[in-house]
Amino acid sequence: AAKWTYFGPEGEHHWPKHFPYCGGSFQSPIHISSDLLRFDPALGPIVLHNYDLSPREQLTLGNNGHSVQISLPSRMYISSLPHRYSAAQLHFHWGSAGRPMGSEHMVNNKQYAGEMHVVHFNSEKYPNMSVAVDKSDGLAVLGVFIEIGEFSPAFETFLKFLNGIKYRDQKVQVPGFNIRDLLPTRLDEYYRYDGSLTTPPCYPSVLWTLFRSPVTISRSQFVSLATALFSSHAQDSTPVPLNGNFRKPQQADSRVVLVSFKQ
Ligand SMILES: NS(=O)(=O)c1c(F)c(F)c(S(=O)(=O)CCO)c(N[C@H]2CCc3ccccc32)c1F
Ligand SMILES: [Zn+2]
Repeated sequence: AAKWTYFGPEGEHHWPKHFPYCGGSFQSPIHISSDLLRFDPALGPIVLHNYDLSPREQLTLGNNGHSVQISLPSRMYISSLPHRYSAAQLHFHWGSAGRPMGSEHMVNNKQYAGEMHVVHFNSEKYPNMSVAVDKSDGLAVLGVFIEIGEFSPAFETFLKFLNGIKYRDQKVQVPGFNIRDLLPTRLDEYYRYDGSLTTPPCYPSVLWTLFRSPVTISRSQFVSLATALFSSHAQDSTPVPLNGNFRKPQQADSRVVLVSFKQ
C-alpha cells in the first residue's frame, strides 16, 4: 500500500491521490460546533461487554508508524448500537510535547491534548475487521478526549512499556487490564455522527461516538506519549519522531451531530 504521513509531501493534502475516499464525503474528523447539534432522546448509554480483561491475558502493544495501538479480543463488544460491534484495537492521536493539542475532533473550537479511539467492527454481519472496514455499517469507533491533569493509573499500565516499541513495527506483549478504566465515567453523554476512518484509506464506514467528558493523564504521561515514539524503523539512519498524528477537521456538509444530553 502507498505510504502516507501527517506532514510533508505525503501529508493529508496528498492522501486523495492514492486513497480516493480521503477526498470524498462523510469524512472524519469534524469540528463539532453547537449549530450542528440535535438532541436525540433515543440515544441511550453505551453498554460495553467483556472490557475487563484479565492480567493473565496478553495484549499486543505496537508502534505501527502512525500511532501506538493495542490489539483487543473480539469477545469485547458494544451491545447498545444498531448491531453488535466487536472490538479490534485501540490507538491514540496526540500533539507534541511543546504543543499539547492533538485531538482529531474539536468541540466548540476546543482542541484537546489528545484523543483515544477504540475501533470496533460489526460482528453481526462481518467475520472480521478487514471485511468490515469498507462497509457503510462496518465500523463503530468510541472516541475519548484526553486532557492534561490528574495522573491516570490505567494509562500507566501500557505507557510504561513504550520504550519497548520506540520504532515502527516494534511490538511487545502487555498484561490485560480493564479497558473500561481508559474511558470516562459518563458513558451516557456523547456526540454521534456518521463519518470515516481518519487515516487512509478514509472509508466512510464509521459510526462515531465521542464521549462528552475527557479523561485526564498527567503532563509527564503526556510528554512520554508525545516523545517516546518514532514513525521510522529502528535501522533507519534518520529517526522521524511520531507526534502530531492527527487529521485536521473535515467539512461537515449537511451532516447533523446527534447528542445524547441536553445540558
Ligand atoms: N482514527 S481511526 O479510528 O480511523 C484509525 C486510525 F487513526 C489509525 F491510525 C488506525 S491504524 O490501524 O492504527 C493505522 C492506519 O490504519 C486505524 N486502524 C483501522 C483502519 C483499518 C484497520 C484494519 C484492521 C484494524 C484496524 C484498522 C483506524 F481505524
Ligand atoms: Zn483514530
